[in-house]
Order: sequence, then structure tokens, then C-alpha cells
Amino acid sequence: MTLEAPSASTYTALLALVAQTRALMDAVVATGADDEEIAAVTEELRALTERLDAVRRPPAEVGEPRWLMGNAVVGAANPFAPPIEIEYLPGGGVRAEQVFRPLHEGPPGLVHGGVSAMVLDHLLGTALGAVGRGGLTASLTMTYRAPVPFGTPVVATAEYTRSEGRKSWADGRMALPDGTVLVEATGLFITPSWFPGEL
Ligand SMILES: CCCCCCCCCCCC(=O)SCCNC(=O)CCNC(=O)[C@H](O)C(C)(C)COP(=O)(O)OP(=O)(O)OC[C@H]1O[C@@H](n2cnc3c(N)ncnc32)[C@H](O)[C@@H]1OP(=O)(O)O
Repeated sequence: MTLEAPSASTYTALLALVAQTRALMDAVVATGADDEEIAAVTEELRALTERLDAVRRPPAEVGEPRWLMGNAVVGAANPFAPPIEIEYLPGGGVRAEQVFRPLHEGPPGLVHGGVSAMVLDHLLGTALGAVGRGGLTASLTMTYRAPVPFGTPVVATAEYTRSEGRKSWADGRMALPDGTVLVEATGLFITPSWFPGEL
């Protein structure tokens, strides 16, 4: 069953809910509230959670209008997503500029290496999808050259490199706006037999 795209008004309402939830998550990470206040807020959140949970939708299938809305990197409906906005470059390849937040912390004051890997994994996959070589990550190799800061822009780029049968490779990196490379990634993606021909 194809899950229809949400109406424009539902989409707008959903974006507002997700933005508010992201702000909540940031506030939770940073709060210095006392235990009484934390308990009171927790009770209010429990009630809100029950209201939303009362109406659930089924998960979207690959290629359906909503299929990336729940995605952990770019999902408009996913508060966990930073979210990353991906730009398709005219000469091939993809680019995303992102300011990470304390929510993405690994070592104190720095972005978690797993978050960098998650973002670059997605960017590599998108670069392959852009050339009709969409697939699932079979292996991902990360090289961390310098810490990724939060609170300041970081630029991620990725591009298709080559294919052999159902296997395709892509390279990517995260850098400061001045070009200083912080993290590099190379990934092997495999197009499973059940994948649609073009994504
Ligand atoms: C525009 C919008 C875009 C939008 C794009 C959205 C981007 C999303 C990006 C996010 C990507 C993800 O996170 S994906 C989620 C994380 N990844 C996964 O969950 C994948 C889990 N693994 C699997 O499902 C499977 O293992 C597959 C599909 C990867 C491969 O299974 P398969 O298809 O049965 O492969 P199989 O026949 O065994 O092998 C095919 C060939 O690949 C090789 N091979 C298989 N696995 C590996 C491996 N790990 N490392 C090396 N090589 C391997 C085999 O030796 C063989 O080589 P030869 O004999 O042919 O030489």
C-alpha cells in the first residue's frame, strides 16, 4: 500500500512540531533545572507523548512520497535528524552545510565520531543515488583527521567514484569552510536485487 504524502497543511504543522521537538532535545541536553522542575516537565511530556502515540502511521516503503521523512539524517519528520539539507552539484556530487549542536556531542565540546559517520554515510549513499547507483552500505571506512566542532559551519561533500556490477563506491569528507579537512569517508554500497531501478 502506498502511503500518500502528507497534505501541505499537515506537512507545515509537522515541521513546526519537529522543530519544537529539536529545541526540546537541545534544552534537555543543556538544562540545569532542579529535580522538581525536571519531574514536572517529564509529566507534561508523558501526556504529550501519549497524544501523539494515539495516532500512528505505518512506515513508508522505498520510493514512496514519505520514504525519507523519517530518515535519521535528512528526515523532515525526524527530530533526531540534524537535519542535513543536501544540494546536488551541477558537475555531479553532493554538498551539505551543517552547524552541529551540543545534541551531537561526543568528546566534550566536539561532535561524536558516529554522528560524522552517519552524516557521511548518508551523503555517500545520496551521491550514488544521484547517478542511479542507489544501494545499502556494505562497508564504510572513516579517517578522522581533526575534531569536528559544533556551533560553527561544517561543509560535507561526496561523489561517486566507480562501480563493478551491483557494487559501487563513493568518497566524501567534512571540512571547515576554509577547506581544512576534518573527516574523510569511503564507502562500498551494494544495490540489492529488490531495489527500484532508479531512486
Ligand atoms: C536520490 C535519492 C537518494 C537517497 C539515498 C539515501 C541514502 C541512504 C544512505 C544510507 C545507507 C545506509 O545506511 S544503508 C543501512 C546500512 N546497511 C545495511 O543495512 C546493509 C546490510 N547488508 C545487506 O543488506 C547485504 O549484506 C547487502 C545488500 C549489503 C549485500 O547483500 P547481497 O546483495 O546479498 O550481496 P551478495 O550477493 O552477498 O554480494 C554481492 C557482492 O558484494 C560483495 N560484498 C557483499 N557484502 C560485502 C561487504 N560487506 N564488504 C565487501 N564486499 C561485500 C560480495 O563479495 C559480492 O561480490 P562479487 O562476488 O560480486 O565480486
